[in-house]
Amino acid sequence: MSKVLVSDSIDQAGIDILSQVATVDVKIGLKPAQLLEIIGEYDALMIRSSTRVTQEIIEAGTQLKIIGRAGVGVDNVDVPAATRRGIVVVNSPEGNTIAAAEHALAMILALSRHIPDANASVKRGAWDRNSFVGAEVYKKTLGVVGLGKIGSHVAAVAKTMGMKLLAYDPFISTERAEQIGCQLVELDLLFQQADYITLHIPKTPETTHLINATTLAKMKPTARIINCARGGIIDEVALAAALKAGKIGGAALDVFESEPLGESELRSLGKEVILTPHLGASTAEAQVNVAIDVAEQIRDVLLGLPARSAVNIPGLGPDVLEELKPYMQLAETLGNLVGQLAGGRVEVLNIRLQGELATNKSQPLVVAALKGLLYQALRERVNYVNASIEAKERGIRVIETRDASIRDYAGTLHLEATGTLGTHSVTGALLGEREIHLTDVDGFPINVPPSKYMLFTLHRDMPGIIGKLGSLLGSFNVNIASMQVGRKIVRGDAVMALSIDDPLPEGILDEIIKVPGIRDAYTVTL
Ligand SMILES: NC(=O)C1=CN([C@@H]2O[C@H](COP(=O)(O)OP(=O)(O)OC[C@H]3O[C@@H](n4cnc5c(N)ncnc54)[C@H](O)[C@@H]3O)[C@@H](O)[C@H]2O)C=CC1
Ligand SMILES: O=C(O)CCC(=O)C(=O)O
Repeated sequence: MSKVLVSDSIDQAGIDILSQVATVDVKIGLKPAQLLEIIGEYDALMIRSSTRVTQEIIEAGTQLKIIGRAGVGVDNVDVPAATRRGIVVVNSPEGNTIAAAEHALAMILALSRHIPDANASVKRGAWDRNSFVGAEVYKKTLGVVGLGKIGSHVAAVAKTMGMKLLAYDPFISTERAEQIGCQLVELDLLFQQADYITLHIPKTPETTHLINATTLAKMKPTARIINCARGGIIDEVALAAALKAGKIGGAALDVFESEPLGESELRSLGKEVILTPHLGASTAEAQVNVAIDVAEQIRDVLLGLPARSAVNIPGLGPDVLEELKPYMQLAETLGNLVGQLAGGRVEVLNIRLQGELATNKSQPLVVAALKGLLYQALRERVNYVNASIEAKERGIRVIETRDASIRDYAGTLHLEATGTLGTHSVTGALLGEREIHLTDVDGFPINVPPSKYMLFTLHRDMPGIIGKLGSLLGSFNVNIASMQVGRKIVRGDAVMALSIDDPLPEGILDEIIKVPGIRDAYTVTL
């Protein structure tokens, strides 16, 4: 019989499901060294947010087939390490949506009416009605940062309380935002106009310290900020300083840069600050939902069935995966690339499957392309199971065409993304059995393997331009690994594709565009 380790507190409903197919050991509060010592015995690990599943734990888990996170965020699991070991990582993308949204709404009202401090004062024996005069949310402006599952529900409820809604989410269509009653705006405008700012975004390199001294300075001195998403999106030192200086009105935080929260200035602040110990998902209902959702997936995987919410590649059936894997990597890379070239919000994705890819079996390639396209928005939370649904929810129209005729390669994939900032296209193929090559960018023929950091330019094909760009990059200490120019006619327009060793330093794109003859430049990280 399989063995499952449950190392965080999980609702009994989940344990009952696991017990149908496995011996279940519940061991809560294990130290990392203790987990490391015993993990080798287990086929599955079920966790919430307290257990950190590091690469070391994954490597010691020689029998592990699946790690189940009873919740949304998988940032406490080293997903790439699990993927490399072929371990499925599953989560419960929707089980605690309502709980987290309601916690954010409770924070908005509690902050406005000083509920925690007023309650504490009555319990101390006082009857002080003057210190706790609050503010109404009716007709106030709520700025929702991240209009996904939780953000949308917060917005919908806030609407019914008579709040005016602004939202910032670069990956959501205007139509989708309007359906929820939100006006999509740029982040700066949201910061300037909102009375309440609520964060519902993942923590990514782009969102880390999104709220910092500079952005706090843009807010109204009465603005109240709520974070029930992830610690680290707010710079807590800057927030405490802004609150102390009266530069913003208040803050309610459920999540922290380091959990449990240690020494912090935030603890010393008064009724303008509410702190809760990561309780967003802590409702009886959500805990039953996530426990059942994840336990069912662990049960299925232990029985050899696919998981419905796998966040990494082994969630696909092994046969399909083996056959299509190289082409799926091609599709995902092209999706990621065209998404970054298009920038902004993509509204239409045209996918052309050519040659041997033009079969019904290649449907997973469309999903892989969408997964790549949505990676900038959702990071590791977009997977092969949810990519199509996520694209649909973002209002992205997907148009597929299949053309069985064989051109230069046995099979090519062409993606064209049209968004708020224009249209871009990329084509790619496999060289040999698995080497990915870009064969066309924006209609210009090239032949380069993609690399982690790339720079693309659109320029006039004229003498000296390559040298000027090379010198400019050199002056910023950027090392070029390879470079190729694609053109259709001599001295017409051309595209240059450069592989560079490191990310492009900030500000250099503006300099590149100033080089005479260069019309546009794009940097991408794959
Ligand atoms: N406090 C708690 O106990 C809980 C916290 N969470 C956290 O709440 C957050 C939101 O979760 P969901 O709504 O389920 O996720 P979701 O994936 O449905 O929505 C996230 C939204 O953020 C948007 N986004 C991504 N990058 C962005 C950026 N740079 N700027 C603006 N928008 C951006 C995406 O387009 C997406 O619409 C996650 O961080 C999750 O881990 C979730 C459940 C419980
Ligand atoms: O398990 C918990 O209580 C944390 C929930 C959470 O943060 C999530 O699901 O992302």
